[in-house]
Amino acid sequence: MIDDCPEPNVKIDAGLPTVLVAAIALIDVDGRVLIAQRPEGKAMAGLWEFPGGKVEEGELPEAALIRECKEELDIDITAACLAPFAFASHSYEKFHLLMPLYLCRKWEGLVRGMEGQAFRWVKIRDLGEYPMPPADDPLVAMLRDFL
Ligand SMILES: Nc1nc2c([nH]c(=O)n2[C@H]2C[C@H](O)[C@@H](COP(=O)(O)OP(=O)(O)OP(=O)(O)O)O2)c(=O)[nH]1
Ligand SMILES: [Mg+2]
Repeated sequence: MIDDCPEPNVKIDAGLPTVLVAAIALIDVDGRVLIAQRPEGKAMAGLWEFPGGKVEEGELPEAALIRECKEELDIDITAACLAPFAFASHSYEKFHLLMPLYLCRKWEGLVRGMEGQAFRWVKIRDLGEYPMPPADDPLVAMLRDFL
């Protein structure tokens, strides 16, 4: 019943620009997920996030993640190892975030915080101890159900 649906977080046609951000949940052999802390000087600094970033004009989300994983974490991934999992659709004050989240269990290299950001490998049940942007709440819930 539509009456049972919670209020949407967005007024339809709110006039906000939609920003496409690709995010990745890297999962290690122990089933832990990588999260990184947003560095000082960026919006939502200090919050923990799935690595990733804005998809550039003319870029595919998968290509954006390959690029961001190299830039932010110094690891190599391939599009073949990216499994589409879920997406976030969330209105912030200044833009609407559309953020596909991909799962990836295979990469080359050792994760390093290339922008000086902290990162952690976290058991999914412990993710709640790390404050994340509000857009991520449904994604964390879905990961918890899935992993
Ligand atoms: N990467 C990532 N971004 C998220 C998550 N949740 C969430 O609301 N965001 C928002 C925060 C930012 O407004 C936007 C991502 O932008 P960003 O600043 O990381 O973009 P970027 O890596 O391309 O960095 P920049 O070059 O623009 O500085 O998406 C998340 O889990 N991961
Ligand atoms: Mg980023």
